[in-house]
Amino acid sequence: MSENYRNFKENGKKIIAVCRNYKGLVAAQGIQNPEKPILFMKPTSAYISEGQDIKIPLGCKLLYHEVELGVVISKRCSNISPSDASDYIGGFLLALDMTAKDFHIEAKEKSRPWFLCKGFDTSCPASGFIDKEKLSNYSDTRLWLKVDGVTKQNCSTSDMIFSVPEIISYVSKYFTLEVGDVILTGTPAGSGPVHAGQTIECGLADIAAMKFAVVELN
Ligand SMILES: O=C([O-])CC(=O)C(=O)O
Ligand SMILES: [Mg+2]
Repeated sequence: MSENYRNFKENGKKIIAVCRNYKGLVAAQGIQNPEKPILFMKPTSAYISEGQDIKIPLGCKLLYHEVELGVVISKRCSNISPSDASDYIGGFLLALDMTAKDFHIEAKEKSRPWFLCKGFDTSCPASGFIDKEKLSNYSDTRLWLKVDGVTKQNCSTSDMIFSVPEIISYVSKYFTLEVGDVILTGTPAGSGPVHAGQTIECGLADIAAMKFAVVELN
């Protein structure tokens, strides 16, 4: 009962994601570091687990992979300080923030919300729960991703602009965080296209790894 957060895919109410949170990514795009975390949300219906496929959403012609470290919230909280944030971390997960890039580009050009391009069914492939004791060095751990065996993303979480405690604190000033909620901490450089028939494999140091096939909708 008290450890409901371990089953975050069933019990969590929201997935809050940070974007442009890696120095290398921001530099590669020639843009300034954001002065505060940039947030968006994915519905929990976006979760899939290993064994399920990533389905290209209706009408999408350009699907992008983004490997990310996720944080699972263990206790309801709001307005907490960065120094208290670790008390509310239940554990971690490895996740993909799948993005319909063509929809994303259009949304940005037309100043429209990101809900569709980031929140469609299967847009959040996620590992199982990772105990926080297993990932005590979460602020300097390797995140990697391969498409059909070719490395596309490979970076340390030490390259984050806003740290995990800073992100939790910032988010909690605007949203009450609940048991099992997940915060995705942004993707490092190297996000790129994937096509139907390809396989995405990703991992978090030697602690977690997962594999997903990309398929057409039907
Ligand atoms: O897709 C994007 O442009 C932003 C994003 O989610 C990230 O940086 O993780
Ligand atoms: Mg992302």
